[in-house]
Amino acid sequence: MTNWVIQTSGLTRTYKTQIAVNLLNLRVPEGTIYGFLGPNGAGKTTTIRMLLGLIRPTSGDIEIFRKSLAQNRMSILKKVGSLVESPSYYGHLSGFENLAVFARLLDVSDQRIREVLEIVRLTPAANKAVKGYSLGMKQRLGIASALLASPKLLILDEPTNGLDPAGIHEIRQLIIDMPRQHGISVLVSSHLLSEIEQMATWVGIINQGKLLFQDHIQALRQESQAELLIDVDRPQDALAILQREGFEVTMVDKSLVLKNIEYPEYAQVNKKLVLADIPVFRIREHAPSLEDIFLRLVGTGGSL
Ligand SMILES: Nc1ncnc2c1ncn2[C@@H]1O[C@H](COP(=O)(O)OP(=O)(O)OP(=O)(O)O)[C@@H](O)[C@H]1O
Repeated sequence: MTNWVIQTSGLTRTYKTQIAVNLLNLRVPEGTIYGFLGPNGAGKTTTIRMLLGLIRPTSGDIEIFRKSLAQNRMSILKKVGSLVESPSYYGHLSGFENLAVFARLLDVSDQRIREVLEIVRLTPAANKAVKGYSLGMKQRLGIASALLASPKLLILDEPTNGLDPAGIHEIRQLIIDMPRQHGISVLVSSHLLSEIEQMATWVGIINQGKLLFQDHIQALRQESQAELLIDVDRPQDALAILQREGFEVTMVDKSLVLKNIEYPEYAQVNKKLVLADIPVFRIREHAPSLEDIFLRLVGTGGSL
């Protein structure tokens, strides 16, 4: 049986007349990196704020670590680390000193500060003033701060927003290491499919407040079957022949496009055309990219 670290049932949040989050049934399995993907305004931040107890759901339930958040708020949130907005720091204090401020509140030792600085690879900059940190370093300090209390679950809202490619790479590596090296499950939101594709093992796609897809990332790839594209001499004749044979075929730019076709049928299609004396120039398979699938799921209105 799967152990869900987050399980929501009918989670809904409305703002006046607008439904920001609509009957969401999130399932985040333990030990995974769950990519929470959706275009701007889809409802990711609103969902995350509800998961962290920062705003109340209009209706629906949230269970974290198999306990009701409404009834066990403090004990649950103690074991959840988060990075929701770009954190603010004391610029004149060092990274270590900034973490020490939080550490005092959380009753966490200096040793733990050193550990989390090591995890986010900030040990060499630990004693430098934060005002001299790059945006990427500040974001890593934010993750260090989220890790201080040794959480079992990390919730990160668009942690790579605004970072340069090197900064994005560093954050991504950090996230990838979380379940394996530190036993921490991660929910990370993004509007970038490429981001999620590179780090998530599970994915939930949200658009206009609704969850459109939720499964293993491999299942997303299998969502859509490959099409077969065939270039022939006399495409009109070839189209008529294949339609007569019962194939689901259309013509696009003089290429024949066959849908819902199984791999063993590829050879049959070729044989039919050759026997009808139609020269076949090229047969190729086109598997839709994750981007194609994503756009199909969210419709043309969703930008990546
Ligand atoms: N405090 C609020 N008052 C009114 N409407 C809000 C409020 N917060 C969010 N919304 C609306 O709810 C919808 C979902 O917003 P949300 O910020 O959750 O989306 P998001 O997926 O996180 O997008 P983004 O990546 O742009 O932050 C949006 O249409 C937004 O305008």
